[in-house]
Amino acid sequence: MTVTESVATTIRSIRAQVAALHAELPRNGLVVWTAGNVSARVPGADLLVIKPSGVSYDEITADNMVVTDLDANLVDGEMAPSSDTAAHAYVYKHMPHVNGVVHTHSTYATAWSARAEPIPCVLTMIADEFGGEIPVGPFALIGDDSIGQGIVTTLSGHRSPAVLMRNHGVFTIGASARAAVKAAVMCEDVARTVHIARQLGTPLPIAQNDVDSLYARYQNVYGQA
Ligand SMILES: O=C(CO)[C@@H](O)[C@H](O)COP(=O)(O)O
Repeated sequence: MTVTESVATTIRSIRAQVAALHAELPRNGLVVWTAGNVSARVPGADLLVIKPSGVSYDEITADNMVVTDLDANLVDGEMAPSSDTAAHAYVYKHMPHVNGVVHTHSTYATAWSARAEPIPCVLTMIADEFGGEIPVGPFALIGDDSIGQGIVTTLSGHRSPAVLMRNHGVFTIGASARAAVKAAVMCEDVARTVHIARQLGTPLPIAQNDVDSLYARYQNVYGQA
């Protein structure tokens, strides 16, 4: 596939961004070994940039990032793309507002996925970032677009940028790859906190109108908006 010089320049920038974001996964305790990946959509092109499969995070560079089309076909790169490329590609193809996808097996959130139990909205931080419970998606084997179908089915029309894929782990989406990484970090944090709360007693739900208020504030006012 030939791309315009403008798209080629964009790809170079996204390669660097996605490579740098992979360092956030071990830094935030979200992965062991190579068990996680980050991708970003290439704006203006039906392409994505994703990590090469099985490469250690300390060996990931902008140059060894892999470019594929939205059918997960290799377009540019010396190495095989992530095992989850088809899932990421399916999300980009069917959710046009999504520009970043992350997958981890972070411990506490993955423990919730093993039980196929949504993380209830019992913390203001869950209301802020997820707008309600963090849902569970269906079990799906790795390698084709089955996981992607499960992500899109579960998250379409849902506030949450995270889904707990049953018996597997976390997938998050975002308006940017950085936003998807943030959702993965916060998903693991709240999964751990609610797990601990459950060990001490019964967590109390937050009223829906308060969830709505918290979500609206955080999404529209928080920080240097
Ligand atoms: O769940 C799996 C494998 O079962 C994958 O998500 C890997 O853990 C990450 O694969 P690569 O991105 O390194 O191919």
